[in-house]
Amino acid sequence: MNSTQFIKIIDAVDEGVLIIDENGIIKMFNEKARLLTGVDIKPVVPHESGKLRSGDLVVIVDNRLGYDDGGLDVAHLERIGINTDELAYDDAFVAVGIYDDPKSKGELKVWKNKTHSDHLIFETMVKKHKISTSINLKEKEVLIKIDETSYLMNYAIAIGHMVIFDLHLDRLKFYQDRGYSVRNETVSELLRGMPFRAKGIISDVTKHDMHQGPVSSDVKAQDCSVIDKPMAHVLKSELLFKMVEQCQLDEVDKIDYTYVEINQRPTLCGAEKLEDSKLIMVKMIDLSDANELIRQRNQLIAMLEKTTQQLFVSKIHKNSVGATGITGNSNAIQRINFLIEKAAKTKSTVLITGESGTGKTLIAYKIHKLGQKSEKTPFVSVNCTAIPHQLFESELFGYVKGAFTGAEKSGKIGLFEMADGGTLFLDEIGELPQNMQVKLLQVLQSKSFYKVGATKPTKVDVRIIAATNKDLHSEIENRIFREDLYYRISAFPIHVAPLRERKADLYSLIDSISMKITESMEMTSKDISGEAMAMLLGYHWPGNVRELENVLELAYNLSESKMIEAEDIILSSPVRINTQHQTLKSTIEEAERKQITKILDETGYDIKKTIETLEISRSVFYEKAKKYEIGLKK
Ligand SMILES: Nc1ncnc2c1ncn2[C@@H]1O[C@H](COP(=O)(O)OP(=O)(O)OP(=O)(O)O)[C@@H](O)[C@H]1O
Repeated sequence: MNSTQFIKIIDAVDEGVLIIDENGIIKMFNEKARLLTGVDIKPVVPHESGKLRSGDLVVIVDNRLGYDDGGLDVAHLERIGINTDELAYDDAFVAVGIYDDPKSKGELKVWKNKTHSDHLIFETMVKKHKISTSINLKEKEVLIKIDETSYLMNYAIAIGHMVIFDLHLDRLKFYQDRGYSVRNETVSELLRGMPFRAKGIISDVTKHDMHQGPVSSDVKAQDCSVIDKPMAHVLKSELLFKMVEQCQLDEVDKIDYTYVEINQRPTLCGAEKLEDSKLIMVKMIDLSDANELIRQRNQLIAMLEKTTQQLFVSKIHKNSVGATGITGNSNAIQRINFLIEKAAKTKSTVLITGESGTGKTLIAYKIHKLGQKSEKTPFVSVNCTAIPHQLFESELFGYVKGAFTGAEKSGKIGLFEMADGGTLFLDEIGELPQNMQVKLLQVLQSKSFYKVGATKPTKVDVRIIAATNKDLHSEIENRIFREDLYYRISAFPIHVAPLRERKADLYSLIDSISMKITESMEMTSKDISGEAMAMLLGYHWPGNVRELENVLELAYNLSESKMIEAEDIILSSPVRINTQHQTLKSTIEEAERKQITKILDETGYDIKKTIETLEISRSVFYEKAKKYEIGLKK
């Protein structure tokens, strides 16, 4: 069998097949893999790199606004003279206009998302050029035709197709092609003035021809194969790279099918080492309808969680459904909601314990809110780490006039007095200095205190809620925290479990945090892709809910579509502790790691050259790369 016959057979296979060598270079990429990943290896019509300039003709055909178009917004269309409030997310539309030309008005045709036709057609003329467009919903094809040249794109779920025509030179400037979102060439990016890359290999002859007139797709086609290109230049998928790396490093011979998003497309991917060679074969199965299913699944789970939570809560505490507002339906959170309501009905001192960011402050506030007699009942919150030791007494208890030099003439009201009739929340109580621990104990016992410089006590009616992320028992053992004070403040203890122990809360937390983000940042809400959700569920959340809030806020800012993808989720990496006393071994290891990374950088991640430069064997190189967790791609 010759190689042409072999390629024909591989192309006929129903799975995407990709073969990669030990340097991460693509050696084979079959037809199905091309379709699955959106990487076009077919001949392309060439054009130069550039960006939109004023006076360019722009034609956009989009079957779903907001999807696969870089998060296109109606406001972006103003750049081509279209001002509209007719267009909404999910609508199909065609927009034609001249870029940054205040004199010309663009044209817009909108089909609302529940269109009854399979074929959406629009035609117009702009400066002697005939423009025809169509969206074939059945065949999932989008066509833009300018004069006699057609630009056709297929899609799985959504597409934002675009052609730019240079009206001054009367020639094609850019057309949308597969893999556009990976190349950052979505409609929204280009309308915002971002650059696009050249297509094809533009020879001098072609360059010359390009200035003569319009390009005909038949004559200017050139090969733009991905064979012999580094995998990382063509594909975008951390998970896939990791799978290949694992096989390359001989960690495993075979990885079973796993859910992997490649170039933002959902696939089931498996990898294996080809016998007696250094080649890795990757097989991919199309899951293009999965994102929609995942979106529906996420919505269903969130709905279900809300409903069961309401049923559960209303059964136990009939008149207070959702009154506490602490999100989550794990048993731990149900118990906390129950305790909050009980605590709100008493005057006992509450001690809330739990890691940082688990919601201790939120819980304290909710106890106060549910128990307050009127809207004006004060809630005074103080973080004990924020007050310098020497100021504690005057901050908590205040002082009388003339108490000390530099004091306010009229004296000062302390936090206890401010909280009179309401709640004083002492956050990080484990940080309270020892002398203040004694004074706090006295206040709790006598319900009165002496202001600095005062001879008479001040009486107060204050409910204390304290919180800490420290283990007060060991603080007591180490004589840092007073045992008698501990028993006084922990009359009503509430412990909040860390988020990693109640992952069931993630769905509802993501939901409520997303709502908070979209409201405060005036954005539209986004769905979470399956891979992104798997990342969130698999993470150990050292920073708890506060970290989740930060991760989601960043993801909203990074995401350019209606779906938050895995690459939008940036989880904080574990902090490396830098010990003062570095051993000789760790110093050598650190130097080795630095040198390998440096040479990899210098050789553009060419593994062969790196090994030669370092003068080590291949197996030692891979062993060290594995040991120091060095990624073998850019
Ligand atoms: N169960 C929850 N439902 C909704 N929001 C929550 C929940 N838990 C925590 N949060 C949110 O997470 C953030 C951190 O919570 P909070 O400040 O109450 O934590 P904390 O335990 O007091 O942290 P620290 O110990 O660092 O003071 C806040 O924005 C809070 O609203």
